[in-house]
Amino acid sequence: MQATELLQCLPIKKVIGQLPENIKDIAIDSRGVQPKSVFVCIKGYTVDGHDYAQKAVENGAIIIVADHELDLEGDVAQVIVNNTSRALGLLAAKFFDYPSKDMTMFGVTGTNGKTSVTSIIRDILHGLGIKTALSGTIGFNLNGVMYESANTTSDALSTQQMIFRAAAEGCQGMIMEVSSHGLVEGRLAGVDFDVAIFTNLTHDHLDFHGTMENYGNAKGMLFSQLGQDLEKDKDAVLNADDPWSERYQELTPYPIWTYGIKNDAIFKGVNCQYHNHMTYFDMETPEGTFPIKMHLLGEFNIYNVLAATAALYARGYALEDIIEQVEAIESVKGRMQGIPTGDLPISIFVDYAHTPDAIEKAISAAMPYKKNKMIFVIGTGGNRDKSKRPDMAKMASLSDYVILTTDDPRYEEYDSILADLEKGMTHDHYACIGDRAEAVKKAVEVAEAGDLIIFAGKGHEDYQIIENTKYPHSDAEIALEAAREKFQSSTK
Ligand SMILES: CC(=O)N[C@H]1[C@@H](OP(=O)(O)OP(=O)(O)OC[C@H]2O[C@@H](n3ccc(=O)[nH]c3=O)[C@H](O)[C@@H]2O)O[C@H](CO)[C@@H](O)[C@@H]1O[C@H](C)C(=O)N[C@@H](C)C(=O)N[C@H](CCC(=O)O)C(=O)O
Ligand SMILES: Nc1ncnc2c1ncn2[C@@H]1O[C@H](COP(=O)(O)OP(=O)(O)OP(=O)(O)O)[C@@H](O)[C@H]1O
Repeated sequence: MQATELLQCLPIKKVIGQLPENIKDIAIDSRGVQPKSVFVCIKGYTVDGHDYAQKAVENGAIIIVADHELDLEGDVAQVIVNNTSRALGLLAAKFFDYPSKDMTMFGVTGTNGKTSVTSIIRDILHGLGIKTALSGTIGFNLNGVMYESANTTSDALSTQQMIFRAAAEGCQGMIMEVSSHGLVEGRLAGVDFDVAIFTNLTHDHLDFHGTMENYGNAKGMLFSQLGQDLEKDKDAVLNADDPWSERYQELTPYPIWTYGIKNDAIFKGVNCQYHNHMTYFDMETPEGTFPIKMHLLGEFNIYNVLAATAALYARGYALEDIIEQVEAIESVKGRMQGIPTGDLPISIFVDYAHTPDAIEKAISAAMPYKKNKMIFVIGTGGNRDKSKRPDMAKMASLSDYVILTTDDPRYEEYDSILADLEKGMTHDHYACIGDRAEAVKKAVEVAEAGDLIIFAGKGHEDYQIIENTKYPHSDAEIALEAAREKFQSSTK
């Protein structure tokens, strides 16, 4: 691509040196720079991409985009801008020729439920034969092939690359999990969303946002970024039972589709019942009431299904088709997922709850299946939002026996994490075990026939991060092995 054509999209303060005629790639990591690239220097919290500009030049960068003049050796031009993160979004979208504009783009934001709603929408569309890509916490799913991604919402360059690949592989749409970090850091710059969906807003990530007000405003950016061009067919889907929805509806001029269970809503779940490991409810819609029988468990999944249904209905899909696909969905990976236990006398669920609200929802989702004790294993991440820890344990106390542990302790001591959690316990039936594998074994040790164990926090993840190393870890595998040993040897 011609360098001058690419750079037209930027408000440039100064160009130092002679711009090359053509460039072949854009990079933000000096270690992956290809010859003839533009390297954009991004400031992190711990390291600064400006410090790697010289390395990028040595690896082939011919233009450096920076926020101040750098002392560089080699045949390279410098483009000085005010804000390199914003510049990256603009450059990446232009370089890939705005790939989102020809696809139906769904963005899902909220504290809990993003992975679930995106996955439900993808499964419905897949069932209807519509090629759709998905990006989020679990990875980048392109036509059934899962590629790893480091973040819920990837950096602006990877985001545009993914959308470009999805378009190139014939996807008609893409569903993206939109994190508040991603919105604040401009990772979604240049993504032309058609549908913005809000799940809920509860306590999380206050280490990053500081206050709930800032956190809520960050999520609102998804709605304001839908734009103002009313010739475009765009939709906002809001949770009528969450007070933040009133604020978000003021941020967009596009049609608002509401869903909920408690308050008045266009898509409303009523007569909700939970038995035989199935969820039953009636869905009130603009076209009448439909009875639903689905494998997804818990009230929170009724919300997630209502959100997905409202979004797809808004895009013109028939309710009968949507509902047929919803009823066929078995589970969302790692979200209140029942683990087959064969003839073992206990039930095991794996869940991703790591906020107070999600823990409460996970426990209430499992309540109808509790025959005896409910044992809840909950850990929290090290070096992340500490203020939510006591509230997480308080919610976990809704179960009969709690095991407090860690979930990616990173560089933080086990004792510091456990002490914060312990402050919130409201009863004495609990144990503190920092090593997660030992905590899982303890849950099985205290379990008796008829008990139900929920392992929360890890969900789909198959690792535990200690310092900066990922060690293989599976709650389900460890629990099943311990349970076989305990219950099968006792019946021999
Ligand atoms: C651990 C952490 O918080 N890291 C944040 C921090 O990064 P950092 O200081 O480590 O710096 P960096 O981004 O690795 O490096 C800065 C630049 O130097 C470059 N570099 C670096 C080294 C090198 O040798 N060469 C080189 O060029 C890097 O490629 C990058 O362009 O500063 C960056 C801001 O510019 C953040 O984007 C980054 O968030 C990372 C990606 C992260 O994982 N953050 C989490 C908190 C996050 O975003 N989570 C959300 C929410 C998920 C949820 O809802 O639960 C998500 O969307 O995933
Ligand atoms: N609509 C919802 N409301 C409240 N809790 C929910 C909802 N959907 C899922 N949960 C709970 O939150 C957990 C995480 O769900 P999910 O992964 O879908 O959310 P997420 O927003 O993608 O989370 P993260 O940002 O951490 O990746 C689930 O395991 C479940 O316990």
